[in-house]
Amino acid sequence: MLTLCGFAASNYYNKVKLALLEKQLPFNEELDWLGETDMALSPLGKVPYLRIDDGRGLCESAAMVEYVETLSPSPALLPADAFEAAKVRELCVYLDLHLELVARILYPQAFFGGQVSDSTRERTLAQLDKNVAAFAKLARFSPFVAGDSFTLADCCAIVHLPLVSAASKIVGGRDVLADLPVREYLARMAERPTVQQVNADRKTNTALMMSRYASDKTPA
Ligand SMILES: N[C@@H](CCC(=O)N[C@@H](CS)C(=O)NCC(=O)O)C(=O)O
Repeated sequence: MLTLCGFAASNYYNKVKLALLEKQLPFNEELDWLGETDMALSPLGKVPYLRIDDGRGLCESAAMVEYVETLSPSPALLPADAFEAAKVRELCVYLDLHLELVARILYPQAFFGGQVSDSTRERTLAQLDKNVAAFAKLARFSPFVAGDSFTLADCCAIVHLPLVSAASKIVGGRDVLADLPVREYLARMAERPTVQQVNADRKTNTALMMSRYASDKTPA
């Protein structure tokens, strides 16, 4: 049995959880906060990671969802055609690397009470504008992000796009995704039971994370 390790407030955790739920594979969840992770399985201390069996494990969400995809043929989260599958992977890289990882620079101020400098804010928003314009040339939203079927790219888009929107809005005063049909897309995706489960668990875990964070900051 697979065990998904990490915490459900994490977008990367939820990317993998969504793939597991969509594939209808049985799995356990192990709550590991940052600083409590198994460094043998995730040497950078990041979440999520998968505990497989015999002490084996796997980190990096992109490798994890590829592994999950190989475990069961149906429903396929990658097209059978090699080129179309590569196009889905291309979108995943855009979402993980060119949107989420750039927006992440704004998270300390957007979500955790920190501050980013004016120059960092402006540089990050400019990079996001450039990357969103490029992403817009690849994304379909018709009705799924890569086209007519649910794929691994939706597992990335559903968990990352809300954070990119929120971070740019909170820190920069404008949603860098406002010109794309992201709200309609996310509303459509939220009709799926798997997405509803991920979102419900995310809300519960985020509340728990915030209460831990608040009590950590309370002077003794
Ligand atoms: N490239 C990693 C990114 C995972 C990631 O950044 N996870 C965050 C939580 S959402 C984390 O572990 N942050 C702590 C850290 O970077 O040390 C993946 O795709 O799994």
